[in-house]
Amino acid sequence: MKNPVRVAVTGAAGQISYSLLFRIASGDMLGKDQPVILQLLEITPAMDALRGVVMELEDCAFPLLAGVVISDKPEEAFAQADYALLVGARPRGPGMERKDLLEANAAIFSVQGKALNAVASRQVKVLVVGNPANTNALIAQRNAPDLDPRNFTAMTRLDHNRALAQLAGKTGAATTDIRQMIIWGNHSATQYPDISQATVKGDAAAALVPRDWYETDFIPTVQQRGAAIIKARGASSAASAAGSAIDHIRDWALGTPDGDWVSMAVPSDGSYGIEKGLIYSFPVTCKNGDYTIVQGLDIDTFSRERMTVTERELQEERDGVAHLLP
Ligand SMILES: NC(=O)c1ccc[n+]([C@@H]2O[C@H](COP(=O)([O-])OP(=O)(O)OC[C@H]3O[C@@H](n4cnc5c(N)ncnc54)[C@H](O)[C@@H]3O)[C@@H](O)[C@H]2O)c1
Ligand SMILES: O=C(O)C[C@H](O)C(=O)O
Repeated sequence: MKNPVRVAVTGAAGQISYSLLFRIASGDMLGKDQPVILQLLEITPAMDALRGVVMELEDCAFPLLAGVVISDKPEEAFAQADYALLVGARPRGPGMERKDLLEANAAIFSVQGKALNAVASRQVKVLVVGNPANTNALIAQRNAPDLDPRNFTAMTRLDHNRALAQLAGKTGAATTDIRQMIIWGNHSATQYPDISQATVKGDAAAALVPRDWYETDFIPTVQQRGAAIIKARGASSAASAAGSAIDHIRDWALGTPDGDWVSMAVPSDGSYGIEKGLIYSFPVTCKNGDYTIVQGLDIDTFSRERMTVTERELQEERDGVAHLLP
């Protein structure tokens, strides 16, 4: 049996965590041979609710669950953490844009970045789910100067999976028939879901669907899917967000399949002309616990315009939280 790894999760009594924690503990994220210790962070008023979640975790008798720690102090929850899933933040309600959350949530990620810097494993892999996820990841990263800045990522896998589902529905294919989908940029309504490289059963996706559907239906549907779920459910996506967080960490830790890639928001290294340092979603392959931005893709004018719009939004968000970026 492998040694247990430490997985810290914030917002552990919230909606997303109510799905996420049970899937981590069952081995869906790190493999069926990898024991885990869950280190759960909540705000003080939610600690009773969190105790109830822990009772349910115990009652599942998961063979891989090697321990559970709960705390309302980031320095305790992040101690020696190998993975940190930063979920805890206020979700948006009906009619709100993600940028409305910037002020409300940014301070949380400054505090948590400092705590990770102080006590987490030096190799900790960080996934930010709490919105606005890309800019929150930037805030956490910049407040953790002793950790590898490349290990701070944000979640656009949900958008990637949404794009797979929409294209599969339109073409009558299975999501597993589709390769090389891309989400560029911000996890927001400016994101650019790009099918120009995608294939369905080996055929170019762009040739299988009408251009008009792609531009006026597919792109806005994927961009607005979070809002559509909030309108329908009265609460933001939870089980699907948890599923995508599992997918993001699993592929980062265990690797992407040959011949395919996934979308992750990672610190830009200047690839495709995107400003260095922004946490921007790119197509990436993963191997040996590391990711590599896919290089050499052709970018046409249509794509470039959309990649720039979402880059500008990230620059504006970053400038809006300059006081939290040491
Ligand atoms: N990136 C994505 O694709 C994606 C998808 C869905 C939701 N989200 C975002 O994820 C976040 C969580 O969503 P949810 O539905 O679970 O919300 P929720 O309100 O059900 O749960 C959030 C939890 O975080 C806790 N929390 C707040 N501040 C905290 C802090 N400083 N430290 C620790 N915990 C704290 C709250 O007490 C609450 O229990 C929201 O910001 C939401 O917008 C992101
Ligand atoms: O859209 C939201 O605010 C929630 C989440 O980010 C989503 O995409 O479902």
